[in-house]
Parts: sequence; C-alpha cells; structure tokens
Amino acid sequence: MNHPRCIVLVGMPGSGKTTVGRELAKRLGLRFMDSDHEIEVRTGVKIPTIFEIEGEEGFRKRETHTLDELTHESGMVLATGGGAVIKPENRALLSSRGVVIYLNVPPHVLWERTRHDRSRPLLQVPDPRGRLQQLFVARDPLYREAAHVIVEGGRGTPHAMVRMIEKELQTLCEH
Ligand SMILES: Nc1ncnc2c1ncn2[C@@H]1O[C@H](COP(=O)(O)OP(=O)(O)O)[C@@H](O)[C@H]1O
Ligand SMILES: O=C(O)C1=C[C@@H](OP(=O)(O)O)[C@@H](O)[C@H](O)C1
Ligand SMILES: [Mg+2]
Repeated sequence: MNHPRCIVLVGMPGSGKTTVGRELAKRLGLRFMDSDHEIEVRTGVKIPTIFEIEGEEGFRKRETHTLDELTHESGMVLATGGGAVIKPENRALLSSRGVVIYLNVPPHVLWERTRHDRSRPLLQVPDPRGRLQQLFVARDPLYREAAHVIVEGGRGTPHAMVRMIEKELQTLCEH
C-alpha cells in the first residue's frame, strides 16, 4: 500500500491525537511527531509555561512555525494540538501537505478524558466542561474543513481507532 507522505491528526483536546498517532505510526512503520512535544523541546518549557509567559498568541505563533517546519518532512504521523486549525493559514498548510484525519469525539467523552489533567491551559477555567463544549462548537467546522477523512472516535479503544484509520487510508490509496 502506498502511504501518503504525511498523516496529520486533528481534533479536540482529549480526542486521542497523541495516543492514537503514536500507535498508528508504529503500526505503519512511520516516524511519530507531536507538535506540542516539539514546541516543548524547542522552548525547553512545558505548554502551560508558554501560555503563562507569552499568552495564547505567543503559543499560536510558535505552533504555526512548528507545523510549517514539521510538514516539510515525509514518512511521518503528525499529532497536532487541538487549536492547530484555528488559523486559516494552518488549515491550508496541513491539508495541502498531508492527509488530514479528524478524530471526531463528542464533548462528554472529551470531558471524561481530560477532567483530571492540568496540562491543558485552555481548560484551567472555572467551568472547563462548558469551555470544552464551546470550543467544540467553534472548532468542529474548522476540523471538518481541514480534514480529508473523518473518523468517529467516541467509543473505540485507541487500537480500534488505528484500525479504522488504516482502513480509511487504504480506501484513499485505492482511488
Ligand atoms: N480511544 C480512546 N479511548 C479511551 N481513552 C483514550 C482514547 N484515546 C485517548 N484516550 C485517553 O484520553 C486522554 C487524552 O488523550 P490524548 O492522546 O492526549 O489526546 P489529544 O492529544 O487529542 O489531546 C489520555 O489519557 C488517553 O489515554
Ligand atoms: O485546544 C487547544 O487550543 C490546545 C490543545 C493542546 O493540545 P491537545 O489537543 O493535544 O490537548 C495544546 O496544543 C494547547 O494546550 C492548546
Ligand atoms: Mg496531544
């Protein structure tokens, strides 16, 4: 099977981009990259610290720069951060350089997966559950716009998600 040169996972925080992406890469024998991890390595600090010092705007600049650089490489599965699709330039960049897969997971599942996690600064607010809902409504159309494939990810295990994505990629490659 001919794999596309870059497989990009997009979706909300908690949709499984990092977890599923890592397993998908292993399965396909491709390199795994996570844009958030890459930003942390480059800055030498964790994402919440970047938000504290530079605000969301500073983080978004770093994110755009990192996505641009990473998508020049080939043979890779790239997990993006949940907000990677906010900027039109990022959406254009991702969908022109890779096959973009949207992990579509409903807000109540996202909440269950992220409620005890303190590593996502946008969810450190008095009503994180409401925030997730708001972000979902605002971003769902943007994920759809950027995506070549949409995978429903609310119920299956990460392994089942990998199998679904593999099937979709196979179908794409046959056409
Ligand atoms: N398909 C899944 N089923 C159950 N739990 C999952 C699934 N995908 C991810 N998780 C869990 O949800 C949490 C968030 O996953 P993560 O991969 O960090 O999401 P993202 O990178 O999209 O924010 C992690 O604790 C992970 O183990
Ligand atoms: O939704 C967002 O805007 C963000 C999601 C995070 O990534 P995950 O989607 O992997 O949690 C990370 O990029 C940053 O905290 C901002
Ligand atoms: Mg992640």
